[in-house]
Amino acid sequence: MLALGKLLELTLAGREPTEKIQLTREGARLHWLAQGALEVTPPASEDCGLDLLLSAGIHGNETAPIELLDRLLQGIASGQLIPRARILFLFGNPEAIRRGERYVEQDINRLFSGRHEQASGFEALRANELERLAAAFFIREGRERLHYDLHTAIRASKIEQFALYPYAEGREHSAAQLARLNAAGVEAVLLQQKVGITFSSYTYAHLGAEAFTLELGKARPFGQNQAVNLDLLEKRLREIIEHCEPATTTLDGLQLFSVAREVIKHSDAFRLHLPADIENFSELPAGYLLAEDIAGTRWVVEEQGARIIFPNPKVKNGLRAGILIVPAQL
Ligand SMILES: O=C(O)CCC(=O)N[C@@H](CCC(=O)O)C(=O)O
Ligand SMILES: [Zn+2]
Repeated sequence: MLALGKLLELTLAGREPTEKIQLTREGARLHWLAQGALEVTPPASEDCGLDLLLSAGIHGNETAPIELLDRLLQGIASGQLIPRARILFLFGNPEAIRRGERYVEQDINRLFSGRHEQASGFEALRANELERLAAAFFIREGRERLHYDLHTAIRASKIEQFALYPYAEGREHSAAQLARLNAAGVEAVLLQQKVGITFSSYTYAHLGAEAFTLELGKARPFGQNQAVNLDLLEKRLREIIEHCEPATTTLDGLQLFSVAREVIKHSDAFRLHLPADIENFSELPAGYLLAEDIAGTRWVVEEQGARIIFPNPKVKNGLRAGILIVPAQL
């Protein structure tokens, strides 16, 4: 296998490769661009016209998706997987990955779409670098642009694998993309209603990519991801990479939700009235007092069929401490 196939090993060791460009026997070019960043270019005659950005490790403790990207890249570097798309592999927060922590100083996934300019520290610099790498990758006109930002969640979930589909004014969510996710084992999609500050929101709203955050199970350390079954997703990604994806249009079984409200923590007085072990997608009855904050602020559930995802009272002030969602249709 080509040495650049070991991007994860290099990233964990904080090392730069001596050779930054290598060619597979089949003529695909692997180019190490920066720490945790590697671009794959198929021979021009094989190129199917897709630019595919695959990122993981935006949160350093979410290891199952990092292992998945490692397998895909090693497959390419060993000639077992023949790329027919341009691919950018990104391991988002190398220092947090090395420490096995969600983040070190700041959550990188709250620093996109310019937010890094109002922040300091290495995670702000890294968010800027990731934006620059993604923008340079998606510079070519007339090609399909697709970004999957792979995550695992802090808590267990009633729906194990789901996607968050960003929002941009004037753009419609794509049924074809939802069908592709359905075939990849994604069980539910949350349609965002406003522009966000996450990595997938940035590539969707600013770079014109179809982009998704994929939540794939519960976060566990490296080597302990047996309970996270990524078989269907991995199969689909291999097919996308090799341009041999079976046609599919069915949305059967795919559950759709939209964001009713983001619960923002404003102060240290914030209190979330949920059990510590509550699962994502738990239903909350109308009238339920979900949270309280400074100056008598109260979050009371008003929506019928409301559910909660990502409840987290420990986030920094000003950030999202949960999302209230409701069933939706395209
Ligand atoms: O489990 C949790 O509470 C958070 C899991 C996670 O990291 N989710 C992403 C979602 C990104 C998005 O909204 O597209 C995040 O919070 O950054
Ligand atoms: Zn995450």
